[in-house]
Amino acid sequence: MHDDVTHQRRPVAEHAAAVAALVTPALAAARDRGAEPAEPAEVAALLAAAASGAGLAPRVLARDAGAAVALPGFDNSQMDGYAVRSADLAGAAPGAPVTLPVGAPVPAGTQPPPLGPGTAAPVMTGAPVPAGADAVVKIEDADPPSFPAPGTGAVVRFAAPVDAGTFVRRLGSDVAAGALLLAAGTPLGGPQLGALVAAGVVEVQVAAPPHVLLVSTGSELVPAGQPLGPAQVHDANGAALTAALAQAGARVTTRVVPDEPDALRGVLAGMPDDVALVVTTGGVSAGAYEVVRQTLGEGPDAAWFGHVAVQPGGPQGLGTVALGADGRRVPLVAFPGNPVSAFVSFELFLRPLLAAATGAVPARRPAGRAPLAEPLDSPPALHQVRRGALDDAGRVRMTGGPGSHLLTHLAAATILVHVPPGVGRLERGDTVDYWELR
Ligand SMILES: Nc1nc2c(c(=O)[nH]1)N[C@H]1C(S)=C(S)[C@@H](COP(=O)(O)OP(=O)(O)OC[C@H]3O[C@@H](n4cnc5c(N)ncnc54)[C@H](O)[C@@H]3O)O[C@H]1N2
Ligand code: MOO
Repeated sequence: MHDDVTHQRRPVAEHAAAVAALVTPALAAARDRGAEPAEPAEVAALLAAAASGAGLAPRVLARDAGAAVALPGFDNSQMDGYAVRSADLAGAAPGAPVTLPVGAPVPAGTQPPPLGPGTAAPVMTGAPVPAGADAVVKIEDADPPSFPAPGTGAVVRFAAPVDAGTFVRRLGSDVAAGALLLAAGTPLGGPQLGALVAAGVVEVQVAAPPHVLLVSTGSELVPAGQPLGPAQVHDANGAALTAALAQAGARVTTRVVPDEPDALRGVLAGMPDDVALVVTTGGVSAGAYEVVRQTLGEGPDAAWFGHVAVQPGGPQGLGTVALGADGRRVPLVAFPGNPVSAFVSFELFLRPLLAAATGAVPARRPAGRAPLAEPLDSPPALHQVRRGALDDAGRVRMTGGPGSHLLTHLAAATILVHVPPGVGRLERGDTVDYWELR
């Protein structure tokens, strides 16, 4: 067994890099292998699911998407004003305005007739610029500076020349028909879906979400909703990490196994071959019934089990496990069982990698810095992650103590507060770094 529990604790950055080195290529390989195939997604269906309150599923494009139609689809006006031929206004000056008869107005959504020479046609923002016109003078710069009633035979005066192209949004100036609209790898958020709809794209190829096996270990665990016997606890980690993984763009299969190596082996052997990553909670520390460590920390392909210099989340495991009938090896990220430890471990080590692979937003938790509303103590050798919230004055307040069993205090938190190694105590007013959780 590779075991450095009794030796030095691995720095957080070093462990994060080790997890990234294992997990990121495996997620990419799963995609290349076709375990996460490109699958068609209707833009309208993505939007309908989001509108129904289900949220916008994190999806990245698996293939380039081209524009079905040009954007803009026709030359159109950037301003409410007069479409003119710039040549007609060439001699206009403040003391010698050019006077033109007003033609038929062009509302948005109508196709105007060509503009006759020596005419100015009222044109609204977004409406087609008539053929023959090559510029728009905004209404404020015309005399009079408001549109006449249609068909009244009015005239309009211009006291300045206008350059050809002024306030004309050219056909294809955003994207040409058939040109690359969004490149493979682009996460689909609001602006991207807007661009797809605008460019007439009905269906895109997206990467299927990575399939993650989440195993909660512990003979004391009872699945959600079932009655508790003596000394039993509900599987909180299964719930918290299923939600967290799903928000990070993964598809999740959950299992609860007792502290029996054969039970864990049976679950792993029964998995389909599209699983890209195994996450476990519990069974990694120094006790007598550490099923993850005992099962996966032995032999030639043993995973690393040790301590990271972080609290909570100290005991960690990392390696590969054999899955399914063919024994294909996939990354194993083993988190400690305490619910706050498991969640903080996920935030530190896994969420950034998954979000980068799936396009989940935010790719990184937004970070901030604020003064403490209260003093706090921290183990100087460790990076401590406390749970808190900002008060009305923008100061950081803890939502509970440092104990890694305090799940309701985590549930009340809106920020994770970082106290770096080397710091034993911070006073009220000292500033701390935090990550926003929501
Ligand atoms: N002698 C030592 N004991 C412990 C050490 C140590 O270094 N030496 N480390 C402590 C720390 S820190 C942590 S964190 C835990 C990690 O232990 P395990 O990963 O082996 O987790 P378990 O022992 O299986 O469980 C710990 C705790 O969490 C509860 N739990 C586990 N899974 C779930 C779940 N899915 N839902 C809800 N609650 C869960 C479990 O009942 C225990 O209370 O070890 C310390 N001990
Ligand atoms: O590392 Mo444990 O995660 O402190 O409770």
